[in-house]
Amino acid sequence: MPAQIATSRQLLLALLILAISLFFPSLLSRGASRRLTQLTSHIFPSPTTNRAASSILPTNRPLPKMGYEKELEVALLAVQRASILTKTVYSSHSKGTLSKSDSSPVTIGDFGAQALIIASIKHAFPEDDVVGEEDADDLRKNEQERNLVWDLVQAAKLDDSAAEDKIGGPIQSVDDMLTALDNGRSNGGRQGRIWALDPIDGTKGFLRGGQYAVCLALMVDGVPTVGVIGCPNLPIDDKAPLDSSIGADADDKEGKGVLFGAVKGQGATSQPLSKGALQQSRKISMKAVPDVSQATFCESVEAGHSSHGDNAAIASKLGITKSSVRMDSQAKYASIARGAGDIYLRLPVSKSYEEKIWDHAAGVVLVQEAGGQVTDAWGKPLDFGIGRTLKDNKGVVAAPKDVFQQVINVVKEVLSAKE
Ligand SMILES: Nc1ncnc2c1ncn2[C@@H]1O[C@H](COP(=O)(O)O)[C@@H](O)[C@H]1OP(=O)(O)O
Ligand SMILES: [Mg+2]
Repeated sequence: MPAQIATSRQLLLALLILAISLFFPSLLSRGASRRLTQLTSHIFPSPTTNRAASSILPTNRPLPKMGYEKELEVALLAVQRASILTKTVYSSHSKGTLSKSDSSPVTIGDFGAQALIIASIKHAFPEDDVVGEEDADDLRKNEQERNLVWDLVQAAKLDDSAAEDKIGGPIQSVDDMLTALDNGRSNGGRQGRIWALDPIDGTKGFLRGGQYAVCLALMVDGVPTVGVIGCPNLPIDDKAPLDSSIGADADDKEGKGVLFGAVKGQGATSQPLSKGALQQSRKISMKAVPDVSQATFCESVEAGHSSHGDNAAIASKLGITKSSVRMDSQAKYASIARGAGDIYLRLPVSKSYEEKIWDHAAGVVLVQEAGGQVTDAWGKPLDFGIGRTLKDNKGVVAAPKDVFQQVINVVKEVLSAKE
């Protein structure tokens, strides 16, 4: 009761000061103005204020519902269904490898997963655009490949029929499959709702038998807002230790397969990536890092994607003696978001390479919502609103907020020494 009286007094006082600030702004001292902000944020707490406080400390309270529920559910189900398809290809001997015009690897799994996910998005949100990594050009030319992908697409189903319905059920024809694939040709941009999709991120890891991820993010006016990542080869246990075997022993399927989700302002979660209905998700958060020298840092397996030498120099300047954990794909973002690792370093190798938005958008939401910060290697915010690539950025650094500045200072030192 006394608390209620105090709150109504505070409310009256806030309204009074608000009225003075509107009609006689010059009468309001800076102190009173600060008090007004404190009072209004206490009485009408903003989602961001709540998140900042809760993201570092895990809580068992359910996440508040504040919009994008349908987007998150559709994205989780779409990624879950596409992951069933990628697992089929992963288990096959040849893994259905094809070669793309830029000589990067692609598999029938990439095409099938993209078609399934875009069909799901277009069923639920027909007006939305999609920036997808693949298109249907190769499949239109090659009947044999097209048939292989079609067989995969028809076979990938969720066990839960209500869930299947939410994402539009099976794709009806080969033509619909090709149309879905081609619906990923959006050029991106600063306005509206645009999904960024990497059907198999870390294709090299996928082919090597390591980590890979099915990644989907919704960007709203250029801001990554919903992020979902399926990691079929990560341990379900969020607390499983992260060591160098993580990128190598993925053939052992016991206890593996995680589905991560996050919505801006609402936190991040994980749950098992099984075929059935979505399960009760667990809230995830980054680990506190009281001493950065004890941090675990992750980097690409491929030396061509991220400079192992620069990453090692940064780790050494931070006093980190543990060797890096190398793994492919956005499984790195997911792993630090759940506190299995701490820092993700992606120092550019080539000056000309432009990072693709589908390689980062989902991971960025996950890390931010788990209490972390992500920028490029110079500390610049990643700009997802200028097209299919992050052309105004170089490299990526992700770390818990508390140590972020310390890390980025050292990254800049190492980069500046090379200039
Ligand atoms: N030179 C490069 N620098 C950074 N990333 C690259 C480079 N070449 C390819 N990639 C992308 O890195 C991603 C995988 O990253 P990781 O090393 O973290 O697993 C892939 O999506 C791949 O894109 P692509 O699929 O076009 O080959
Ligand atoms: Mg990729």
